[in-house]
Amino acid sequence: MSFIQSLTNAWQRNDSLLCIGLDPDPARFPASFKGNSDKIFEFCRAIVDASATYACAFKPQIAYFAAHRAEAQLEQLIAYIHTEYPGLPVILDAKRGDIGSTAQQYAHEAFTRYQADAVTVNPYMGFDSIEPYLAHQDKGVIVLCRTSNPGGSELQFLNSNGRPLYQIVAEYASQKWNTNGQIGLVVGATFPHEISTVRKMVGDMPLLIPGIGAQGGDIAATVKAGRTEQGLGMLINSSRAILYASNGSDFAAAASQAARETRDAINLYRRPSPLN
Ligand SMILES: O=C(O)c1cc(=O)[nH]c(=O)n1[C@@H]1O[C@H](COP(=O)(O)O)[C@@H](O)[C@H]1O
Repeated sequence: MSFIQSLTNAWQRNDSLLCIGLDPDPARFPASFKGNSDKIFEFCRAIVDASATYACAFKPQIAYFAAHRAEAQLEQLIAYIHTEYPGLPVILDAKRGDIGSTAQQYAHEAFTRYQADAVTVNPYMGFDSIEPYLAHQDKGVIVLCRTSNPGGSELQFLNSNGRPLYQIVAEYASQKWNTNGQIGLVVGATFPHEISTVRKMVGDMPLLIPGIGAQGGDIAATVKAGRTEQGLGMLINSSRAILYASNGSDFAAAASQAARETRDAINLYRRPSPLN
C-alpha cells in the first residue's frame, strides 16, 4: 500500500491528524533510563505503545539516533512499529539534500535500510536532488517549504519574481514535481498565515506541520489554516511535549494522556462550524 493510502486510512481509523515525533534524548529520559543511549529503543517503544492509538503517524528524527550510534535501534524501532501497528506510517525525518547520485544512496538508506514509509527532504538543490526518492513509487517524499524555525524566514521569505521563495517551492512541488502523487510539504505551525497560503496553492496535498507543543504554535489557528474540505490533509507533529510530558516513572502514561489531549484539541477544529 502506498504512503498516501496508509496515511488516509490512519487519519480515518484513529480519527487523528496527530503525528508523534520520536526525538529520543537520553539526557531527558526518566531516572531509570537517564543518560543511557542503549535504552533508546526501549524508551521509544514505551512511548509508541502508549500513544499509537492517538496517532496518524510516527516521525523518528534520525539525528537523535545517529548522534548516539543508535542506528540499529532506529531500525529496530521502525520494524517494531510496522509489526505491532500495521498500517501506521513511519516518516523518517532526515531532511537530506544532495546531488542525484548521492540522493540515490540517501533514498536507499531511508526506504531500504530503515524501511520508512516517507522521508523529509530539503529542496534547495532542485529537482534532480529529489527525483531519486520519487523512484520509490509507493513512498512519500515530504519537501521542506516554510519551516517552523524563526531563521527559516531569512531565505524562505526572499522575494523571487514578486513572491516569497517558499511559495515557489509549493508551486514546483505541487505542479511540476508531483507526477505520481507522492509529495507532501512541511509548513510550520508557527506560521498559520503561510499554512493557509500553501493550502490554497496545493489542493489536498498532505502537509506535515511541526511546531505545536514545545515551539508554541497555536493548534486552533494551525488546523483552521490547513484543513481540507474533508477535515484531513495534515500531519500535525508534536515531539518533546509528548515524549517528555513527565520525566518520572509515569512517563508513558503521561505521554499517552498528552497524545490523547493533543489529538482531541486538533479535532475540535477539523471541520468548519459556526463556532470556528
Ligand atoms: O521536518 C520536520 O519534521 C521539521 C520541520 C520544521 O520546520 N520544524 C521542525 O521542528 N521539524 C522537526 O519536528 C520536530 C519538532 O519537535 P518539537 O518541537 O519537540 O515538537 C523536530 O524533530 C524537528 O526536527
